Amino acid sequence: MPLLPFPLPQADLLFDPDFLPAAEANALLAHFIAGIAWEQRAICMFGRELPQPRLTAWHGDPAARYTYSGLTWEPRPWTPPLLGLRQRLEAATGARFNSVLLNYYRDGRDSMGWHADDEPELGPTPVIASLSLGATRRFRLRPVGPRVGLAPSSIGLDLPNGSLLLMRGPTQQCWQHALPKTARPAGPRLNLTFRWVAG
Ligand SMILES: O=C(O)CCC(=O)C(=O)O
Ligand SMILES: [Fe+2]
Repeated sequence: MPLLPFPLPQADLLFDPDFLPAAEANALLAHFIAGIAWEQRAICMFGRELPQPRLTAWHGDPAARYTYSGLTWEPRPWTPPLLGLRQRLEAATGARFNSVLLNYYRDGRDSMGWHADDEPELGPTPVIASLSLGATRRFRLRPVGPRVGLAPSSIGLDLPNGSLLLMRGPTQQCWQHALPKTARPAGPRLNLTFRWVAG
């Protein structure tokens, strides 16, 4: 399927529920779970150091140093499968990417809290290509700032195996997103966000 617009005001979202065929997505899931040097980083919250509720890894060009939640990341080098995905995402989106953040949600207890990918090194209108592998989890978006009238507090979008969500334009300025925990049984899921980080 092609990337199609996902209607959301003051955002620029494109979605393809099956960017990768299921067999290829499954093979990449197994490859990355076994082959990536996963880390559980600490995050500073309310003045305390807590382990992040997921595993992470950062790969990219040497210049793509990145500060995220107060942590600086030195990229690990590209691997052939990551380079192959980068090339296909660049061809599909017309954007360029010099790095990728990998998140590994081991089960439904792993999660990511509300945030926008608005770090200065991403620039004012970043293009972020978010590829999901493995278990379907619900991604949520909520507007930054006060809620208008009866507008829902957040909207949900299920991200299945092999799906691609492209976030562009004002999305990071006007919306936050999260990957909440779920009480339903959930198998492992990986999310790869390809980004351009200014050196
Ligand atoms: O896991 C996801 O779908 C979202 C990941 C995310 O928001 C991020 O890496 O910044
Ligand atoms: Fe994000």
